[in-house]
Amino acid sequence: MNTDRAGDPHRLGGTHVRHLSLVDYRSYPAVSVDLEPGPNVFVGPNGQGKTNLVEAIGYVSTLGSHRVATDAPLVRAGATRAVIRAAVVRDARELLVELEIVPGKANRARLNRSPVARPRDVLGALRTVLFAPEDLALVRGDPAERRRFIDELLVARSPRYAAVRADYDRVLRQRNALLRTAASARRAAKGAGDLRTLEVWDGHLAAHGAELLAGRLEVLSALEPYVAKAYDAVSAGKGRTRLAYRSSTHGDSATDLPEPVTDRPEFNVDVADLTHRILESLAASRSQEIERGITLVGPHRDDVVLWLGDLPAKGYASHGEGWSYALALQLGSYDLLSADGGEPVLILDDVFAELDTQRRDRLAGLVRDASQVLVTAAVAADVPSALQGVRFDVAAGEVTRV
Ligand SMILES: Nc1ncnc2c1ncn2[C@@H]1O[C@H](COP(=O)(O)OP(=O)(O)OP(=O)(O)O)[C@@H](O)[C@H]1O
Repeated sequence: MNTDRAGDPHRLGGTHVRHLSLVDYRSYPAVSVDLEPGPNVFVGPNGQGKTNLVEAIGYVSTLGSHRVATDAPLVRAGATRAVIRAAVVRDARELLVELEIVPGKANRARLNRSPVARPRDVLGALRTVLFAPEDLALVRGDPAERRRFIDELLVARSPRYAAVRADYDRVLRQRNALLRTAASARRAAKGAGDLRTLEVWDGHLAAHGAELLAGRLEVLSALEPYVAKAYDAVSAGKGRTRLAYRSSTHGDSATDLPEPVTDRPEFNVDVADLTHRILESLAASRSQEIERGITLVGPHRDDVVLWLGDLPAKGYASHGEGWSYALALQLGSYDLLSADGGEPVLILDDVFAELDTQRRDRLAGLVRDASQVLVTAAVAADVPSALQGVRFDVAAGEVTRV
């Protein structure tokens, strides 16, 4: 991450957001901010709208928020739609991304003022890595948190996986609806209904599921060495991390990852093989699925096991270790995306108050040369001097460059 052309907007592969404007987004009726390459620090008392700004930038990159699962809270109370506009500079070329968020309806998107067919067509225009207190849930929370993390990284690396995920989710919903019908038919003692349609959906679920699974396995094995290196740097050599994938198609055992793809070009996750395995597992759990009216097998039931030494981090890691692990996952993602070509924008939301001085300084040392780092903090003194770049005060809905 350390280069001697920090913040150089013309650095090859470097990305920065040059301008952000919001209309009716969260607490902002309207706001416009010009940003700079290198560190940008947003400072202000609690609840003034610092996180809202960086959350909007994250939304441009993932079409989701790191804080909420639905879009409704993103629209200012009383308004019907929110608009985010971001001018993104990559390799010295500028791209304007515009998003209109209308809860309950399909969002609309434009790239360089031309409407795109689907909002997900803007994925890839801006890549970000965001680290926030919520990330502790990556280590301590439910499997859904880790699935979201790995899927977002997968889509950031290869935007075509947004369509794979959407297809998988659609098939899963349809198959669950069918299983629910079968379950209630069985309860009403009418048999399980016609199961031939279910077999058709098994095929679709296995095909999309295998593609998603293959993508996840590849991205996890590519990520693993970067996370190990980042954990080492953040914790000053106090622990060894390992990532494992726990698949619902493997019974309960966590599957060790293959060697990193980057180091083993011959490594190839075989989609046909994974499809076959999902189909077999679906067949094995069929009667249970019909009884419960829900799909019990597939990537939506999987997990990523984060090992620290010989113990899983979940349930065992200390608070500080959990923080370091969450940070290492995000810094590892940053390094992986950078190694792919095209440094993402790094967002550090409210994290310095949570870290001790040593970890703060180590983190600052690791990221200070990134193309663009956006930092939010309630107290300016919490931000290490290495990251004191351009400073903005955020108060009462105004963002003022100092
Ligand atoms: N949809 C919405 N409509 C109106 N106001 C909202 C909406 N969503 C959030 N807010 C307001 O935005 C403010 C929170 O902003 P934000 O999370 O950016 O604060 P912050 O400056 O990062 O604070 P902290 O330092 O506490 O993290 C709160 O006052 C909240 O009430």
